[in-house]
Amino acid sequence: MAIKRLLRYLKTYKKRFWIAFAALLAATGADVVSPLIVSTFIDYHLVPRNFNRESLLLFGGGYLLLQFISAGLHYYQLLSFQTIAQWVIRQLRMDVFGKVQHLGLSFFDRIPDGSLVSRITNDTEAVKDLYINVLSSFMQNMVLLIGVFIAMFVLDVQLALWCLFLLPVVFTIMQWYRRLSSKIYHISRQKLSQMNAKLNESIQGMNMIQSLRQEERMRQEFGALNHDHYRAAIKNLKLFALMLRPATQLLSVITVVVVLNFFGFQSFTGAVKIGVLYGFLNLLDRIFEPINQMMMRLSQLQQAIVSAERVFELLDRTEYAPQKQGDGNPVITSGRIEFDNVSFSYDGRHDVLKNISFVAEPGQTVALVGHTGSGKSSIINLLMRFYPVERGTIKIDGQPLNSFDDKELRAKIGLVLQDPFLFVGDVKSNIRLHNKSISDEQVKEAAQFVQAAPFIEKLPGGYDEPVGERGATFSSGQRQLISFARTMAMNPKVLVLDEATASVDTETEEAIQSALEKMRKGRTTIAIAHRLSTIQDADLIIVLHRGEIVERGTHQELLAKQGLYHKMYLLQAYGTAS
Ligand SMILES: Nc1ncnc2c1ncn2[C@@H]1O[C@H](COP(=O)(O)OP(=O)(O)OP(=O)(O)O)[C@@H](O)[C@H]1O
Repeated sequence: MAIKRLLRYLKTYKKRFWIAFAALLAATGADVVSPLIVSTFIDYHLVPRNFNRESLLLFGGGYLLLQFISAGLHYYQLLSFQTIAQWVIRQLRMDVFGKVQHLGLSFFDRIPDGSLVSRITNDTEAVKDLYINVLSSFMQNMVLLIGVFIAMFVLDVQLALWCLFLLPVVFTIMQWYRRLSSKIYHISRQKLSQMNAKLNESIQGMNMIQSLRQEERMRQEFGALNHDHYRAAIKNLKLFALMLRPATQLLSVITVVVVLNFFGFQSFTGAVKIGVLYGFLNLLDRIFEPINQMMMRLSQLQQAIVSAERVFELLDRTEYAPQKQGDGNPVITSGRIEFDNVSFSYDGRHDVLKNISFVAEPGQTVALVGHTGSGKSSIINLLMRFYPVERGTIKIDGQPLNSFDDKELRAKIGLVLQDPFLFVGDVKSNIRLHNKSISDEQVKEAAQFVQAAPFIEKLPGGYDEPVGERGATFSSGQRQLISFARTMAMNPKVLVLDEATASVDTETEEAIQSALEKMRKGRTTIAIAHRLSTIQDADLIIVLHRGEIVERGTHQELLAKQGLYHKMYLLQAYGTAS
């Protein structure tokens, strides 16, 4: 259960928690004793008009001292519970973030970014309320309730027994509310999550949204989600307003009537001390205060539980990125790559790769070509171990892909994507990736090697020029060059390239092409080629069609075959296939 699991997070802070709890008990004790002091004062001093100086001082001073102690203890317990709550949430967020980083790409294919963000931020925030407002408030009020009942028994046993009937009634109302509101909160959280996903989609694709004039449609879709969220909130508000406040109000009225009748009856049969009456009415008031407080917090409790369920659901996901298997620690030394009869499906139903077999000898360049959707990126996804290889084998230097340590694999295989990802920071940190073993000199050498240095040095900040989110202030050609430099700084054994299709000016294009040529030298390269002109010197060209290898050979061999490659080549070179 979510609540049990949430409470388990408190274990680490056990000591502080129990000290805070003890402070809470003591403070509540002081609160409860106060009316007893006043009641005694009324019955034994005020009514019999017995005012001697000592007793006045004793009662007055004692009462004041008690109030001071209570205030100090309340401050301490409040601060402690809030601090513990912040600690727990910090831990929970780190757990969720850490978990998300280890999940495989197959997980991210299915869950929208915005809804993930919503779980890590909004849902953990709602869980925080549980510790800050709900838990401490429930404990405080339960203790107060017990304290008040004890004080009532001290004053009048019979009447206190009468008042006990309140408890089952109150807990039944709470249970009803929880059951009814849980469903509504689930809807509300889900809508919030979808709103975040929509927001994220809108921001990411703002240029396309504006250029395709999709603003109105996006606005409507967001509006519909927003409205559903609002409706869920109103529904819950109605439930809350109907069940909780009026219910306790009614109970309170009934109880006061019962108590006054009781005292009326008592006054016929015997003497009722006026102080006891004062004390009892005061305590009754105090019973409803904690009950009301708990009722008010109930909706927060429910929200926290629903949010916790969503957070734990994420923590329990098992679609991990494929991990190393076996005990050996093979190293990539020459970079021979072998695909043997590999088939693959993303959804377990449709094969997007069928019986793929090829070998890239050390230092060779193998180019993958084919129409869109033919499976080129999927081959790279498997080689990068982003998805598990379930049928067939992929070997590097004769060792199965899954026998390599993640660190070895990532250090020796350099991936350059069509749309390179730049991190927030500066140019230097984007090349070095915070790897301290790469010196400033090496950063510059890498930039010079890929011919990125001339443009970087022209930037106002040079290598320290700031990079904003996704490198939006750099052109696509510049981003490519920086990402090349990053790959070269790693000095990988194997290069995996997804050739850029973005059109850049001729000068940058030349810089990119000659950089790529230099990078490929002495390294095994698997390259997705969209422009056939760039891979004519490849050692092996693999032509894919609907997930199958339909042709293979060098540029000249394939042209001579007059097959699919020949057609594609003519189409690109002369704009006609015949
Ligand atoms: N993450 C994914 N989840 C499910 N199906 C996918 C995923 N990525 C690709 N596919 C499907 O797999 C098939 C092969 O896609 P792939 O991206 O490998 O093609 P490609 O040859 O690289 O295409 P392009 O040249 O357009 O990049 C396509 O039918 C595509 O719809």
